[in-house]
Amino acid sequence: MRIGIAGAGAFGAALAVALARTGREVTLWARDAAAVDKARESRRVERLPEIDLPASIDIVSDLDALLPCDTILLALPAQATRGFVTAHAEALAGKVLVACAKGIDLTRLTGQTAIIAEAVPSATPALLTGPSFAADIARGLPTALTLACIDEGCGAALQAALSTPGLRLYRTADVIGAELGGALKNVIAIACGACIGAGFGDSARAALMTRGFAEMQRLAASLGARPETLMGLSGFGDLVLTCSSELSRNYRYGLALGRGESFDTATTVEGAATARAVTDLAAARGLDLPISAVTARMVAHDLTPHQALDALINRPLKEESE
Ligand SMILES: NC(=O)C1=CN([C@@H]2O[C@H](COP(=O)(O)OP(=O)(O)OC[C@H]3O[C@@H](n4cnc5c(N)ncnc54)[C@H](O)[C@@H]3O)[C@@H](O)[C@H]2O)C=CC1
Ligand SMILES: O=C(CO)COP(=O)(O)O
Repeated sequence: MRIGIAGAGAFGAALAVALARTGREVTLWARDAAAVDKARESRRVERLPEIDLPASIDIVSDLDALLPCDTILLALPAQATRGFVTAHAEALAGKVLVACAKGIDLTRLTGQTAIIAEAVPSATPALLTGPSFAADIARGLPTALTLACIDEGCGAALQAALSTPGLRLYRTADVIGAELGGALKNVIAIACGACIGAGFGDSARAALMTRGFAEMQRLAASLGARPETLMGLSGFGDLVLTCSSELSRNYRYGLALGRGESFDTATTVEGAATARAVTDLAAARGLDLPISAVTARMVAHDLTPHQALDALINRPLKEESE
């Protein structure tokens, strides 16, 4: 089975490397023909600069070259997925489309698999998520991720097709829970970065991670996720990684906010748009998600980190379980 990957950024390239190294046939598609020519020659991509791409990876810019693959991983930024699957809906009909992005679509306020299902109803949507930095996967460091698919037979086939000796995939049918964990942890990671950047300390970060996790659980439960999914790799696991490592772009963006520094706008920071989406979802569902709310306002430069802290710490006292 040849595996297609749409998006030759850090994650798409890293997955291509991991799969190709274990003998899988891989086609890696990117939209920019000049960048593809360069990558074919140098066997490197800009977003994963220190990793050599095995010669067996077919790097292409023509979408037709991706279409012989029945399974295509979508490794695009979350807000780009809808445009991509809508523009290519006919070509993608009947495929297994594995979303790899971690974000809530701002226009639809849904996760990636709902976006796929709406645009390409005949496709089988699935999701690959969990704690992993692209560079770790590309280097073959041990990683455990979640493969989510409502169709359990297809989920099991994908789990086998995408696992490697270094990349261990666990399976779930709770797609909603898995995608919310991956999307919402990015919002909390921005908050944690801002906390450390502003000098509020590690104790405050631990409080933000814990209360932020409570917000993730609250929103996920209201959208029909299973509680245990949030406790797994895609939720708690990825929250821990992203809120504690400077390898995370969401965390580094938060650090910059906390320090009052600028941040490269070309960097993919999924939590920024997702913070807005979470605020809209919370308003629509009458949910109180204060950390996500102040994070959205910090991202919009509507609150400073000190104002955000004041807003959080001066809330009325309450039971921890509420
Ligand atoms: N980098 C990482 O460590 C991990 C990333 N992810 C997720 O994977 C997704 C992609 O992230 P990265 O690859 O890291 O981002 P990236 O910024 O490295 O790469 C994104 C790629 O998508 C391309 N792109 C953007 N808009 C496009 C469009 N409309 N059509 C076609 N191509 C488009 C860009 O040119 C770029 O090559 C994100 O949702 C991220 O959360 C998940 C796990 C790990
Ligand atoms: O999702 C990731 C780790 O699991 C990557 O995090 P960033 O997008 O914050 O770099």
